[in-house]
Amino acid sequence: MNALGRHGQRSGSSVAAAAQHQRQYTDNFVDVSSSSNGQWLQSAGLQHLQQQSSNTSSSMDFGYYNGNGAQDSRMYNNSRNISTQMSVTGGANLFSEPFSPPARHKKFGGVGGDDPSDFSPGLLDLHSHDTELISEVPISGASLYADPYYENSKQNSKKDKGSTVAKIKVVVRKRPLNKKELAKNEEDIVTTESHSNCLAVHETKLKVDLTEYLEKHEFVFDAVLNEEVSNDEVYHETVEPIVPIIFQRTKATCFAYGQTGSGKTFTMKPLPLKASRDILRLMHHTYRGQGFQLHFSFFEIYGGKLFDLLNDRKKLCMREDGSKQVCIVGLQEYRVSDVETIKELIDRGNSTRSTGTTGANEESSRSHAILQLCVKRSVDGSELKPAKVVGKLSFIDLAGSERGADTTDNDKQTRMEGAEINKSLLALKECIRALDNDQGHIPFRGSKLTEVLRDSFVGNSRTVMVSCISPNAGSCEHTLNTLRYADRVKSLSKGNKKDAINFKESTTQAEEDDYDVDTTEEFYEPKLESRNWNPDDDLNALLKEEEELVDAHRKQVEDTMNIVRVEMNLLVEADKPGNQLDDYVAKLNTVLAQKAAAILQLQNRLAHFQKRLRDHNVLVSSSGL
Ligand SMILES: Nc1ncnc2c1ncn2[C@@H]1O[C@H](COP(=O)(O)OP(=O)(O)OP(=O)(O)O)[C@@H](O)[C@H]1O
Repeated sequence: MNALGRHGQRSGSSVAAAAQHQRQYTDNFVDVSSSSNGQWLQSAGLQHLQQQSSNTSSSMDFGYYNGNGAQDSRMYNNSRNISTQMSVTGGANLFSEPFSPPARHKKFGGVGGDDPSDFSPGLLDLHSHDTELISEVPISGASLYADPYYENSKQNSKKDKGSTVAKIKVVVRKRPLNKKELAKNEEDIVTTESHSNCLAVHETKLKVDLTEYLEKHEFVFDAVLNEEVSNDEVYHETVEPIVPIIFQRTKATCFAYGQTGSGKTFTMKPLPLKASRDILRLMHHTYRGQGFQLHFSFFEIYGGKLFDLLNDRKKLCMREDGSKQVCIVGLQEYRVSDVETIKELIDRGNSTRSTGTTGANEESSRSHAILQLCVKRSVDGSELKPAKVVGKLSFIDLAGSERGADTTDNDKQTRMEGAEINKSLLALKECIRALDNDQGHIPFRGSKLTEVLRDSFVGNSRTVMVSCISPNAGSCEHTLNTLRYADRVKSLSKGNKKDAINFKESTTQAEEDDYDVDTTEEFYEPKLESRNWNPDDDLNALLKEEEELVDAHRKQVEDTMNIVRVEMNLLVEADKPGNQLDDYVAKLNTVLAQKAAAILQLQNRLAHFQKRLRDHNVLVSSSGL
């Protein structure tokens, strides 16, 4: 299972409570009080819900917040019946999960002040207009950093930090060696220099004479977090700086990328809660009484289809409205006002995610899960008009990056899943690169994942990618793959615009629908130069390459056999009194070792080639070509 997943299993009672709550919320909390929602319900033949909802008391809000500032510590209880939660509690600091940074957090213990009745029921995000960002609405309280938390924050000490938050930030996190790796005496092959954001992977390679040597691969990223860095520091480095600008009409995306077991779950899981806490803090302090609302949704993309993780895996549809805004029809969105409720929603969503077994992982996430925290605001700062989106923070829990490659023992379905995952990882990377170059065209149609995230890619957006890596020698290849992916995402930020220019030249608005991906290459680079990608062309190139490799292999084997034949005769000659037999044997050993190494290298290349061929076949079958 992936980020946000494995650790969030619910107890039976809490599942029941959640289910009960969900039902109640679905039945009662659909916000149809607004005229526009009412219109939609009428057009959908659901006018009865309008009446039902208008009878709903706002005190039955999904979330709640302490009105008097008193903090009810440790109220969270798995068996709590949420449907009866009409009482109010302090919404913060209720989990065993340590919040970051605890010292600063204390300052705001028991904050509140907003009357619970400020929060009316949640709503279904069914409106295309709902996905549009609110137009500029003056925010009283002036500076986002008027909140002492942000004033004191190391990350946000500068004025108007929003403009200084990088558009794309690539962070690498290395996990420590685990027990299994330590028991096997595996070496830690990754060295880090956090102060200079440098990282090196020391790969063991074989020379032709079979002696080992180390190849050093060096990388520089926006931040390098070593095995000693805590989750609090990860949050501090990644999402925390983005939170304030969500209130400034910004959409941001944070995702972790890496092989199975590299620490994606460990890294991602705490982030939404920490971000929620900070968003709520801003809402209840800096922007108190200004009509801001926080909305929560959680869905997954599996096999190119969308499922609501908070509504019995209901299949969802994605639509575009006239102004090209993405709208996920039927996605249940919950209005929340405390982190405790958000935690319960996360747990509930995680318990419904798709997992399965692959060659790489017994309990593997086969889907991308998308958790969204959406800040909305009524245009006039009141509850009278429907709220519009101010900003959005999306956390994406990507399926492991190796799923597509480790397909050897997998069935057709798993291989198709792998192809879909690779396609979306490539498309995600291309969108991020295009974004970073302010390209007019963002290739969001490359996959369902990027289509869904389209509105997070346009306009004022921020992206944080956390590349998770394992330090052990056995993971070297995957670690290098992850770092190269991260490097490709970041490369254009360092001024290397060449690829982007080529890409722009090859793709025009009219070509949007022709965006092709070629997942046959190791890092699944797109075939940018060829609009009319033909799988047969690639197959022919691959087959030619295979033929050359097989020929080279055959030649090496024949050469070796000849040498052995000749040397055997010499040996027979040498094996006579007075001759230097040892010299002959040593010479022969050297020659044979060289030949063996050459054959080994060819075999490795053949194996690698076969992997590419498999990926190609999977891609072709999944693309229906
Ligand atoms: N930085 C870290 N410090 C300590 N332990 C870690 C760290 N990162 C990961 N771990 C541990 O390593 C194990 C694997 O991590 P995790 O489950 O997060 O990997 P993953 O990348 O999400 O894997 P999958 O894709 O299979 O879900 C877990 O037991 C986790 O607690």
